[in-house]
Parts: sequence; structure tokens; C-alpha cells
Amino acid sequence: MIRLLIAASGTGGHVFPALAVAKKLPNYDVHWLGTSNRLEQSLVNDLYPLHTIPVEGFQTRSILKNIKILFRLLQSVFWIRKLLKEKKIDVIFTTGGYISGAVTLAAYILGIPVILHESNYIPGKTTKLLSYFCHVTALGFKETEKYLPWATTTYLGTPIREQFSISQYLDLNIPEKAFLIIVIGGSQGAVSINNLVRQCALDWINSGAYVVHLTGNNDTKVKTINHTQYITLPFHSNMAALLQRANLAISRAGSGTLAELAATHTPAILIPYPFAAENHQFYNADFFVKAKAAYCYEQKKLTREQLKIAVLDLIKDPTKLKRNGI
Ligand SMILES: CC(=O)N[C@H]1[C@@H](OP(=O)(O)OP(=O)(O)OC[C@H]2O[C@@H](n3ccc(=O)[nH]c3=O)[C@H](O)[C@@H]2O)O[C@H](CO)[C@@H](O)[C@@H]1O
Repeated sequence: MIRLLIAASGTGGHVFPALAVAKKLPNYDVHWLGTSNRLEQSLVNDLYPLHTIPVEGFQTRSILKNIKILFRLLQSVFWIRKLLKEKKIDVIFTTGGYISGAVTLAAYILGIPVILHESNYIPGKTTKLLSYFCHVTALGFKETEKYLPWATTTYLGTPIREQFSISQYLDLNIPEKAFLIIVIGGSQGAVSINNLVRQCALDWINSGAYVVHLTGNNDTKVKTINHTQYITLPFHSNMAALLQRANLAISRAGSGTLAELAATHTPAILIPYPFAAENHQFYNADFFVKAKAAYCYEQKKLTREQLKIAVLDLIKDPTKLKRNGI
């Protein structure tokens, strides 16, 4: 039996693709490496043995804090090396982020192959560095290979959950013919999008639309609108059911959600997270726009009025919805 260590931690964009990979390998002995306070605790704990390390990203300002983080990183490398030997791990799959640095270094020392997955169009600094040491860098977008000319790359796409491969039942009270808008702010929600949407939602509802608004857990104004056609949820686990049913998604441009939108062919208005590392969400979105699969608005330029009218226009003339055909 092949012993696989999956190192995926933090957001849905990192954890869900790794879970999709693990599900496809029922005959592998899978171990998981994560941290003690992120999403993997709720998503992975019951499925695979979850080992945790205390890694975090370097701070740009505090030198003292960075020294502490470096110390912890080196401690983690030492600890992972022990784990890899103890569990006799044959291969590692990682979806990037802080955790991938420690695991790649430990694996490199022991000569264990690492498959690094980069799901964004523009590879981050971590991927650029780690791709030197990895056996192969698997890409979510084929075009990303041009940013990693030194690396061995392969085009994989971004793995999505099994539920997307079959038609799902949406357990919400929404009439069959109603125009359904789903609002997604990545796995943690997006308060800025939430605020914009709340200012437009009643106009959309008055035009007959239903809105399912995935707000995340950090929004204090969730109860502002009370209407039968407006449903708020902090998080929904059956995204396949929602996206298959939705006529339009208003969404951040994280690579996980984009892969799912592509799978369900859901038309989308994308509002990239403006503070994402190296503005990577903008480039993810741009790929979809160039493929005529979505509309994109930059958050800093987007007004409430613009969003309201753009969506009203689509509700009134659904032929303008770009079919997501990537
Ligand atoms: C703010 C930020 O920097 N986010 C990054 C993060 O992903 P982040 O998790 O923010 O966003 P993604 O769109 O990549 O993934 C979200 C995932 O959570 C799922 N979901 C969301 C809401 C919900 O209620 N239920 C649910 O299941 C979505 O279906 C999707 O599978 O890592 C991605 C991969 O590197 C990047 O592309 C994103 O830019």
C-alpha cells in the first residue's frame, strides 16, 4: 500500500482540492499534515489521521516575530522529518501555502518525492521557490507553466469534490423557475461583497430573483434583510447543489470556486479579492473573462449602483448571461 502524506491547510481553496485527491485514492494509506486552528480541523479530522505543526507566514514588519517564525519553521521541519520516517511515507501531495515549505524541505532532505499543486493562474512566491525542490508541480491552469520555466510541470486542473460529478438536490425553498443568485466570498466569506450585495438585494428580489447569500462567519450585519426570497447562510457544504441550480454567481475569484463554477457552467460576476497575494485573484478572474466565461469588476471601482444595474440587466435578459464553458 502506498503511504501518502497530504499537506494542505488553511482555506477551502487549499483543503477541498486535497480532499478531492484523497477521495480518489481509497487504496492509499493517507496521513494529513495541517495546523491546529484552521479549516482542516473540521473537514479532515474524522477522515484521516491529522498531524499538526505550528507554522505561519513571515511578517513583513517585525524582525523579532520573523525570527520566532523561522525558529518554529525549522522545528517543524525536524518534526516532519521524524513523522515521514515513522510513517514510512512514500510520497507527498501539497496544495501550497506556509505548510508546504516545511514539508518540502523535510522531504527533500529524505529524498521523498513531493507533488506540489498550484491552483492559481499566477504562481505565488512559495510555489516559485518550492518548485525547484519538488518532483512535479501540478497546475490548475495550463498557461501557468510559463511562469515556472525551471520546474517540471504537469497540467492537472484543480480537483473538486465528488459531489460535483452528479446532479444534486438543493435543500432550500426556492421555486423551480425562479432566477437564483448565489453570493460567494470564498471559504471565509467577504464582508465587502456582503455589504455591496445587501444594498442591491431588495431591487433584485423585487424583480423576482431569489438570493442565497453565503456570508462567512465574520459578518456582523447578516440579519439586515428579512425576506422570504433572501436566504443567508454562513457556510453551505453542498456547493454543487447551489452552483448547479444558480442562474448567476457573484463571487470572489479564488481558484477553488472558479474550478467549481467551470464544472457547473454557472455564469458569474467575479469581484477579485483586492488584497490577495500578488493580486492573484485578479489574474484568475481575467482568465475567465478572456474565455468569455464571466464578467469581472474590480472592487475599488465597483459601485453599488453598477452592481445593482448589472445584475438587474441579467435578470431581465438572461441571454446576456455568459455560459461558463471552460
Ligand atoms: C482570500 C484568499 O486569498 N483566498 C485564496 C484561498 O482560497 P479561498 O478558500 O478563499 O477561496 P476558493 O474560492 O479557492 O475556495 C473556496 C472553497 O470553499 C468552498 N465553500 C465556500 C463557501 C461555502 O459556503 N461553502 C463552501 O464549500 C467553495 O466551494 C470552494 O471550494 O486559496 C485559493 C487557492 O490558493 C486562492 O485562489 C484564493 O485566492
